[in-house]
Amino acid sequence: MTTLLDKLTGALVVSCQAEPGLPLDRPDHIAALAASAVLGGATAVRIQGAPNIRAVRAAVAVPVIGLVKVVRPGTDVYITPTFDDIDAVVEAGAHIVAFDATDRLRPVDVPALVARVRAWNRLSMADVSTVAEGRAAYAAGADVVGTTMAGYTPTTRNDGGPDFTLMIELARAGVPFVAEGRVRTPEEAARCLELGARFVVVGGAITRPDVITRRFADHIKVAAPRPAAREVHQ
Ligand SMILES: CC(=O)N[C@H](C=O)[C@@H](O)[C@H](O)[C@H](O)COP(=O)(O)O
Repeated sequence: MTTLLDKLTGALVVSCQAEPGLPLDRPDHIAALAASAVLGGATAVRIQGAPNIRAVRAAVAVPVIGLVKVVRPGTDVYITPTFDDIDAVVEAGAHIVAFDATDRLRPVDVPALVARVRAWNRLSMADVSTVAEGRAAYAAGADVVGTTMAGYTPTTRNDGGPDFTLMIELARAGVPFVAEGRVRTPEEAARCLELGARFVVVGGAITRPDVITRRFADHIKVAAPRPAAREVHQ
């Protein structure tokens, strides 16, 4: 298992996910996204949902970080929150199981989730939003800690880019971490590794064409010629 983490050192991992109801939200489309990412140099992929994990395992040979997103009453924790969710991710074929390890009201505590993943002989990735959560997850035995949840909890800030401050704090605390969340450019991905990330996970900037298109559409609106200017050239 250590060799899997060694293999991922310095790697680009691509998160291939589609919001429910979007055109790409089908296992065959997610598998095609994953295969494209691998062609482009992804060392591993991060995949949401058991049917998608199965389709991706059948399509590519790289390691899969698996998770399920489930909204349950009484908790804001939605990434692989329970034992059943962990079991479903493992049974679908994930090599690494990602789960929310934020300090919020949760159905199952983080040490118990870590132990469940370990009992399956898989690696755990604890998605956190603060350095305190990172320390706690690492102390509980998580194999890696991801900055995934930074900016998505009430107490953390989302300024549209990666949370470099959290990465610096995790590195200083000696917590092995993975950079994930709002990495928009190759330069930002390289910066994450310079700050000590073991590997970097990029999602939307590569695999969400609707979001990428929106960035272009919004940006060029500013530069688009106004009707009067067009009439002059007609
Ligand atoms: C907060 C949360 O639920 N993050 C999810 C975790 O799996 C995904 O929706 C993100 O796309 C993923 O973390 C990659 O991030 P980005 O797409 O920003 O590169």
